[in-house]
Amino acid sequence: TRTSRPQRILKAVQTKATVGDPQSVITAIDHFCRHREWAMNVGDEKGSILDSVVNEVSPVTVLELGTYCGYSTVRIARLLPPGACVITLEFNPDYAAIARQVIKWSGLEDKVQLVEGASGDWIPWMKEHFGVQAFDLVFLDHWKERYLPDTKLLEECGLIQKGTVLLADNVICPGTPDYLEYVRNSPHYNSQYYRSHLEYTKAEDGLEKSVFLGY
Ligand SMILES: O=C(NCCCCCn1ccc2cnccc21)c1cc(-c2ccc(F)cc2)cc(O)c1O
Ligand SMILES: [Mg+2]
Repeated sequence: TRTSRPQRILKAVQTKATVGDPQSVITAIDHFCRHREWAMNVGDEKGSILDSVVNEVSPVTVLELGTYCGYSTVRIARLLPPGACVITLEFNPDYAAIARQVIKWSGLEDKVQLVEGASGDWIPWMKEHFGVQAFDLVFLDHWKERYLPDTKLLEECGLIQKGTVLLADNVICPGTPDYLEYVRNSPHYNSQYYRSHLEYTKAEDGLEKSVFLGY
């Protein structure tokens, strides 16, 4: 049967990128998705904003919700110092299988923990299972209607502490209106919008960065 889009993305990485060179993996995926087939990676434009936030936060522990093919996982992990890691959660086992291979091709598997499952099921276990105290950075890029409930769940589980940065993709397209309303109106968050475009298109989209101020 026909290959899947994630399988075609992996093939582009394996034919165009150099093993152990994360930037070449990023470039190969962006080229394929801009010139061959659109795919829901954060992309190069919003990816540069993601890079700047990772560099600014210098996180030791990152949570990524929504791995897809591992594009943003590689963007984040390539900027992490030794000892820092990103835990990335993917619901779809086929996406997860592709992402593992993309992450391995980039040579960053030692900085990444890929977990398969749903955010609502896994977040309550993060402390116990991974020995995480709190996350320094959370990148939200999964089901858009889960951004708000999962943020509240992370708060309840003590995984968000003073200074934790939430960075949310797609706050305009497809859009996360309830999440935006919450972080922009809560006295416990300092929020700012980074205007950009939907990956590989001219449509408006952007990232919302929200810093938790403590209780
Ligand atoms: O839907 C998007 N992403 C989510 C994919 C599914 C995540 C599933 N999942 C992963 C971890 C996880 C944990 N718990 C529960 C569920 C979980 C998405 C869509 C668009 C998009 C699409 C069409 C269009 F016309 C315009 C824009 C662009 C993006 O950048 C996106 O990110
Ligand atoms: Mg996205």
